Order: sequence, then structure tokens, then C-alpha cells
Amino acid sequence: MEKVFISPSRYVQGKDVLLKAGEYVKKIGDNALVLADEFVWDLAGNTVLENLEQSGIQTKRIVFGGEASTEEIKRIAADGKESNVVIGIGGGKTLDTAKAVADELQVGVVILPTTASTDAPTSGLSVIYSEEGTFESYKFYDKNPDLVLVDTKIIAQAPPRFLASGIADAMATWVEARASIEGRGTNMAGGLATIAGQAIAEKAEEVLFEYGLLAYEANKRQIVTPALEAVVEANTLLSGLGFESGGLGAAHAIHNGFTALHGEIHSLTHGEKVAFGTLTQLALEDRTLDEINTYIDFYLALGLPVTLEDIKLKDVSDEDLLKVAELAVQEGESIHNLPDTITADQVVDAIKAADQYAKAYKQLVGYEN
Ligand SMILES: NC(=O)c1ccc[n+]([C@@H]2O[C@H](COP(=O)([O-])OP(=O)(O)OC[C@H]3O[C@@H](n4cnc5c(N)ncnc54)[C@H](O)[C@@H]3O)[C@@H](O)[C@H]2O)c1
Ligand SMILES: [Zn+2]
Repeated sequence: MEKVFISPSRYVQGKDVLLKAGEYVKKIGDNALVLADEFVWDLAGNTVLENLEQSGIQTKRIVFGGEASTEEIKRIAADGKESNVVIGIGGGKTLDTAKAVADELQVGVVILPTTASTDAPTSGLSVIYSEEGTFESYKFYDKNPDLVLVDTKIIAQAPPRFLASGIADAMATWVEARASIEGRGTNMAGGLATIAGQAIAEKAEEVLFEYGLLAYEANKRQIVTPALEAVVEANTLLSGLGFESGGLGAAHAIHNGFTALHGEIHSLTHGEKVAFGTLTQLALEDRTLDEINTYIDFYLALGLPVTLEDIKLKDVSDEDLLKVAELAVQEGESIHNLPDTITADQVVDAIKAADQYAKAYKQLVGYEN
């Protein structure tokens, strides 16, 4: 199989870069379909819209309903017949929907994340859910976004929980890419990982261990610091390129399985569920005590969930865990990139092991919730 590496055409990051939206977007299109949810329209959308109009770009304002579902994509695409560029402003689901609409209309796409909560901004794919929020599929595109514009001032003002979630999503990147590379798995670009894909995934983890906690503190004070800039880049660019061109493994497959359960687990962010999925993958892979404890310790410092209780599954039944595991090992899931053949039974045991290891660690260090 050949090696493949893909990426967005342009990535711009810095304080107040949203105020340059018009300047950058006009190189891509002059008639924009602009998508954000109600909250993000007030937060940043209206400012961007004004800026685009000042640059002579025609705009159409769309309110995103909240789920990256096939129905929502169709509804929005029907409004975009005259547009030659789609702009998504907000969190992962808005951005995924914007990419899908742009693909449907076969026009350019610009991504303006207002949080660093996921590595969705740079990828050439969307994660599609049912209207009820259950994972359905990955939808792949011919190209990645034309432009990703990341305003660190806006991100510094978002809740720290979002940054921590993005750190968790980005911490999964190297754990999963390493497993996929060891298993000669297929990356999200449809090939083997390049040296670049591998190096970028590995660098994401290095930056996060070095600056993650400093950035989290900066975010609590809503300030932009070099550490925050580094972590926003690690969560967004390094993790985005790293997972897509490095390869996914078990953590995301297990996350996808969890989305099928009902109840309180739905109040968790994508990154929070991925954090537990990552600990589960480490247990599945037979990593050492030291290595596993390093991750648990880092996650606890960031307020991330590490046990089943933390992900609102304290009393989960074996039947539900088996359901999660069966979805995680279904055909086409990224868990099959791992070197060994993984069964649902092994996934159930790994989930319980991850839960138990974290409980033991909390007890060891006298951690109190
Ligand atoms: N396509 C990809 O490559 C990829 C990668 C990772 C994750 N994802 C997807 O991303 C989704 C998760 O995204 P998410 O975690 O960003 O959640 P989300 O998109 O579901 O929700 C984000 C929420 O945060 C709010 N928000 C946005 N900016 C804010 C700000 N600055 N301050 C306060 N609130 C703000 C929004 O109004 C929204 O309610 C999942 O569907 C996941 O599958 C996709
Ligand atoms: Zn993710």
C-alpha cells in the first residue's frame, strides 16, 4: 500500500485573526454561506459577518441546529445554491457540518473554530451522527479545508473544560497513530502513514505534556500565553494532521461505541469520552504501570474523566458494555488498525481494566473528586 499525507491548504493562528477573515476569505470566494449555532452567532459570528461584508463578500447567515446529521446537512445545503464558499464557525459539530455542506455544493470551505475542543478543524472528513447523537459513519472528502483560521483570543475566553477536552482528543492521537503504524494500518487518508504523519502525531503529545497544564491555567484567566498558543496548535493542527495522516486506533472506536448508550454519558464532550477510550486502549495494549499512570495523572490534573463513574457509567451493565464493545469492533472500525485482532470480549475486559487502574491510582495518590 502507498503512503498518503493530506492537510488543509492554509492554517492561520493568532490573537484577533478573526478580524482578518475577509482578507483571507476573499481569495477563496465572494459569496459565503456562513454557519454557526445561536450561541456562536452572538459570540463571534456577527463580527465575522460584518468583516466579510466590509471586504465585499456577500453573505448568507445560517443557524446550525446542533447535530452533524445527514438531515441537517441537506437542510443547510438547500440554502446554499448561490454560494461559492461555506464558512463554519464554532465547535466540532458545526465545522463537520460546514465541510459536508461545502462538499455537497462542491465549493470551497473555511473553518473558524471558536474552541480548541477537538481536532476537527483541519481534517478532510466529517463524523456523521443520527439525529439522536449516535455515531453513524465517517464521511470522506476529496480535499481538506481551504483555510483554517484560529483566533486564540476567542479560544482563551472559552471554558477551560473545552481546552481540556481538546487536549484529551489530541493525547489520543499519538497513542492511536503509534498502534496503527505498528499494525501497518490504514490512515484516514487511505494509505500508510508517512514519516511526516508519524512525526506530527508524536510531536502533539510532546507539546501537550510540556505545556498542557500551563495552557489550562492561562485559559482559566482567559489570557493568551505562549503555552496557550502551543496547546491550541497541538490540539488543532498537530492532532488534526496527526490523526488523519497517522491513523486512528482503539480509542476512537471505543468512543464511537459509547455514543450508542443512552443517559447521562451524553453530557460528556467528545474529548472526555476519548480520554477514557485512550486509557482503555492503553490497557488493551498491555502498557506498563508507569506509562498508564502518567496518562491518568495528566488527565486528573486537567479535570478529565478517568473512570466509568466519571463518564456517568458507574452502574453500567455487562450487556451495555458488550454493546459498546461490539460497535467498537464492527467491520471498518479503526480498532482493526491495531497489530492484533481485537474481539468484543477483549474490549469489555480492557474497559473494566482501565476503570480499575484509574480507581487504584486515585486511591494511591489520595485523590478526592
Ligand atoms: N471531523 C473530524 O475530523 C473530527 C475530529 C474530532 C472530533 N470531531 C467531532 O466533533 C464533535 C465534537 O465537537 P465539540 O466537542 O467542539 O462539541 P460540539 O460541536 O458538539 O459543541 C460545541 C458547543 O460549544 C459551544 N461553543 C463554541 N464555542 C464556544 C466558546 N468560545 N465559548 C463557549 N461555548 C462555545 C457551542 O455553542 C456548542 O454548544 C463530535 O461530533 C466529534 O465526532 C470531528
Ligand atoms: Zn476525536
